[in-house]
Amino acid sequence: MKAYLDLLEHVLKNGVERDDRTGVGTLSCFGAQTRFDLREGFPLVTTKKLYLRAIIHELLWFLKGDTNTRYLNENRVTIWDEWADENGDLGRVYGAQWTQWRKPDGESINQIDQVIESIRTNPASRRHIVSAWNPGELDQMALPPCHAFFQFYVNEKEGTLSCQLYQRSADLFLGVPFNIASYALLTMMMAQICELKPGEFVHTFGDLHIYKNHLEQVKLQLSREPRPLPTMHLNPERKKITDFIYEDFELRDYDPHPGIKAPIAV
Ligand SMILES: Nc1nc(=O)c2c([nH]1)NC[C@@H]1CN(c3ccc(C(=O)N[C@@H](CCC(=O)O)C(=O)O)cc3)CN21
Ligand SMILES: O=c1ccn([C@H]2C[C@H](O)[C@@H](COP(=O)(O)O)O2)c(=O)[nH]1
Repeated sequence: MKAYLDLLEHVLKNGVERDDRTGVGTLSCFGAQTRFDLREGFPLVTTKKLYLRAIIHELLWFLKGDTNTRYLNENRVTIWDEWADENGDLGRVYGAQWTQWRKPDGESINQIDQVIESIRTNPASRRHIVSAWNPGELDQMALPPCHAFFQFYVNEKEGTLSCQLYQRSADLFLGVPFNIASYALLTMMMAQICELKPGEFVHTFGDLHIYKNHLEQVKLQLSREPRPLPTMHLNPERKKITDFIYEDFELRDYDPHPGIKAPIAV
């Protein structure tokens, strides 16, 4: 995960001080890109301990089209609690846009099913896209999508599936390690469903920032040596994207440095 540490260094060195919506303040850069070759291991940060449990449950929750924190809380995942209303609702966030994008005629589109179909039937297409950024519904979301738009790419010679994400706003210390692992998992799941092998995850950033109250944590993390990447193994029996359950994911050989606590900017 040297690529991740390089991003931290890049923002520390080149970031400009900016006030932001949360009032915390950031060091920020506009525009950056990293690539993770999923054949080289599973891109889970090793210089602090990450809880994959929350990441897996959040991804399954998106794919179910769920936008209420009940499922997450039942599985002891609290990462969305600060943004939910008293009933646990988050409004028309990721799950709603991915699986029930509303059309003017009252019908809705399951973008995930559509993209699986287009990957299978027209692999060379340049339109394998899922967008969570729905300008017509931003005012109904607890938080406008940060990981906003992604595209798949089939390399037919290699038989691989790659994914590129555009993340408009990125909390580099707390959010980004989650986002990398989440999209790496999604790419692996999609590859299995489409009978391809995972290729690369390309992560493109808009406003890439380190919150000012994360600077000590970032320096501690940069003082640590990255360790070999773990590997991820999915239950090969699953043939539909919504069939996956938590127990289908097995992480092997993860040997991280200790966790580093940091406050989340709300
Ligand atoms: N400022 C901010 N950053 C984010 O990354 C973020 C938001 N807001 N709002 C919406 C979601 C919620 N996300 C979150 C929320 C909390 C953690 C967090 O506290 N992570 C801790 C441990 C969490 C746990 O295991 O329960 C960590 O050390 O990674 C991470 C991502 C990502 N998103
Ligand atoms: O998956 C996520 C979700 C959120 N974030 C971060 C990025 C920003 O720090 C905040 C969102 O604030 P905005 O003012 O809406 O940009 O949450 C993330 O990194 N990853």
